[in-house]
This record gives sequence, structure tokens and C-alpha cells, in this order.
Amino acid sequence: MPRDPLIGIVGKPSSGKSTTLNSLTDANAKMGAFPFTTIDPNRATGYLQIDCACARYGKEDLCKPNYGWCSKGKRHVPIELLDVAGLIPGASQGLGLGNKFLDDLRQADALIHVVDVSGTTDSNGKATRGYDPLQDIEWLQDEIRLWIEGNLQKRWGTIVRRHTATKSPIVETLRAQFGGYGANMNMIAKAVDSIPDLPPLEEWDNEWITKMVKAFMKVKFPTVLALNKIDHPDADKNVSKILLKYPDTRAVLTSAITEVFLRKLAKQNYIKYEEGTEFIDTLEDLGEESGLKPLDEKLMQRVENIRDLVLYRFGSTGVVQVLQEAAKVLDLVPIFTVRNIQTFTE
Ligand SMILES: Nc1nc2c(ncn2[C@@H]2O[C@H](COP(=O)(O)OP(=O)(O)OP(=O)(O)O)[C@@H](O)[C@H]2O)c(=O)[nH]1
Repeated sequence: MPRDPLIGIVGKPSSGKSTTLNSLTDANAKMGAFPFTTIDPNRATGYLQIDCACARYGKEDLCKPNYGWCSKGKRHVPIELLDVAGLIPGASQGLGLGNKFLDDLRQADALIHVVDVSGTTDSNGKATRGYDPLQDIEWLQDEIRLWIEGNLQKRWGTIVRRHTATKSPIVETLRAQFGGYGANMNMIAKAVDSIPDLPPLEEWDNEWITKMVKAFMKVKFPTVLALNKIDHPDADKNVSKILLKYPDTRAVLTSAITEVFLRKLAKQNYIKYEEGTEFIDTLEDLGEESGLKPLDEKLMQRVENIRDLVLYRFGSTGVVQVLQEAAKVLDLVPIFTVRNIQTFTE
């Protein structure tokens, strides 16, 4: 049986990986049982929001999922997330935590690359001002590529000799090399097919190897950018730059810290907040019968700022959407099983 999909959260130190992970995993008490029993410290279960089949049939009352939960026709499906820490420029050469992060990465089926668009942290995560986050997108992809390329080049002579001796198809030879990254035959075939005019493997020079690794990365590690810290005043210009340079990249604007804060306020019963939306309601909006606690002036001001600077401007904090975008690249198809399609039970 194929294993459950795993989404890796990557990015330089202090870009907001842990905050993003927390904002996605702090599920409320409504959640049901979920399938991941042992979870190591950098793993957590996030909840992917999808439209539930119950709403199509007006059967919201009957909807009692075994995993996650359903609220007003929105199903929250558990999905495993992995915080891949320790990635800095030069990691593929052993800097920082070195190859440890790359080993973690192997298990991931898609990546969320958290980019700090406030420009207040340099490439090593140290506080600065006016840093250009465009660089972060490039070096992160480069580190992954250099790691895979390095592993290939170390054995290239042997790989070519064996390939020639066994007269294997390219896909077969590469499977032996890329299998360790959790890639299957289909993925490798897809990567090979995507390169036009690919010569026989024994003729590949470094340039062809790079092309192959890049094609493989696209298939094995499809990446969504979380352009994080959009609440910061310098974020706008950096976001525009990134979207202009990478128009085809999947990118979502996020403010992970805002999501964490809103979920906390909701849990403490100060606000009603529908995750993934722009709507927050306070006691002032809903009245005494809502049972909400009153906000003091300072908290009220913070909530107003969040409304103005994040929710109304961007439509949401973006974290729910970033997970949806990552799930999209995995081509997952939700199946809603019922025992009986007349009564919709079980
Ligand atoms: N303004 C703002 N700050 C944020 C946001 N998300 C995270 N931060 C802050 O950025 C800093 C780093 O966040 P972390 O989540 O610890 O970053 P990380 O990428 O996990 O860092 P490492 O553990 O060092 O790899 C913290 O001070 C957060 O409060 C955001 O959306 N907006």
C-alpha cells in the first residue's frame, strides 16, 4: 500500500517554518482520530480543507469522518507535515546541519518553501534590513540540486559502465540512482520525457546531468512558495519582484504569525474566526449572546490592524491556502466512502 503523503516545509532559518507548521497544526478540539500515531518532533499533522461530498447532498448532519472532521461542508483532512530545518547556503557541502536536512527531504512528496519577504533576515537567518529574498528562492533549489548531483557524480563512472554493460534503458539505470529519493519508475520516466533531445546516457556531460537532475527535482519535489511575513511594510515590493521573476511558480502570500495569533484568540473565546477566511467576529460584532469575551483596547487595536493590514488586503492569512496549493501538486483525489448510497451511513 502506498504510504500517506508527506509535505516538507523548507526555508532558511527564521523564515517562519515553525510558525507556519504551528499555524497549520494547531487543530481545535473537534478533530477526530487520525492515522499518524508516532510523530517525531519535527513532524506534525496539518489539516487540509476541501469541499466535502456531504454538502453536495445536504447530508452535513450525517457526516462523521473517521479521520479529521467536517464543519459545514468543509472537510478537514489530516495530512502529515515535516519541518526540514537547518538549511543554509552551503548545506550540500556540509555547512550548518549539512546533509541531515537533505536526508529528511528524501521522504517529502512536495515542498512548501517558506520565504521571508520582509527582507529582515539574511541568507543565514540573521537580522538585517533590506535583504533581497529573490536570492533565497535560487539558493534553496541550488542546494537540493547540488546534493543530488554530487551523489550522482561520485559514482558516474560506475553508473555509465554498468549502463553500457547491461544495455539498460535510461529510466532503468536512473531508477537505481534516484530510487533512494523515494522516486518511482513513473516519476523518473516523466522527468526523462520532459527533456528534449536527450542523448544516450554514456554521452552525458555535466550539463546534461544538471538538466536531468533539474527535471527530476520538478517531478520529485514540486514546490509551492509561501511568501511569508506579508504583514511587514517592506513585503509588498519584494512580493512583486518575486512574482515578476517567477511568474509560473506556485506562490501564496502568507502571514503565519497572524494565523497563530487568530487561532489563539479564537481558542480563548475572544473572537470567532473561520480559518482560511477574512472573517473575524468580536463581541462587538456579535453581541452578548455570542458568549465571546470582551477585548481590551490593546487587543482590539491588534485585531483592527490584522483586519486592515492582512485580512482585507490579502483575503486571508494564506496558510490554509498554501497547504491546499501543496496538495494540488500531489494530484490527490479525495474519495468519500459510504456503506450505503441511499442512506449515506458510515
Ligand atoms: N512579521 C512576521 N513575523 C513572523 C511571521 N512568521 C514568523 N515570524 C517571526 O519570524 C521569526 C522566525 O520564525 P520561526 O517560525 O521560528 O522560523 P523558522 O524558519 O522555524 O526558524 P529556524 O527554527 O531557525 O529554522 C520569529 O520571530 C517569528 O515570530 C509572519 O508571518 N510575520
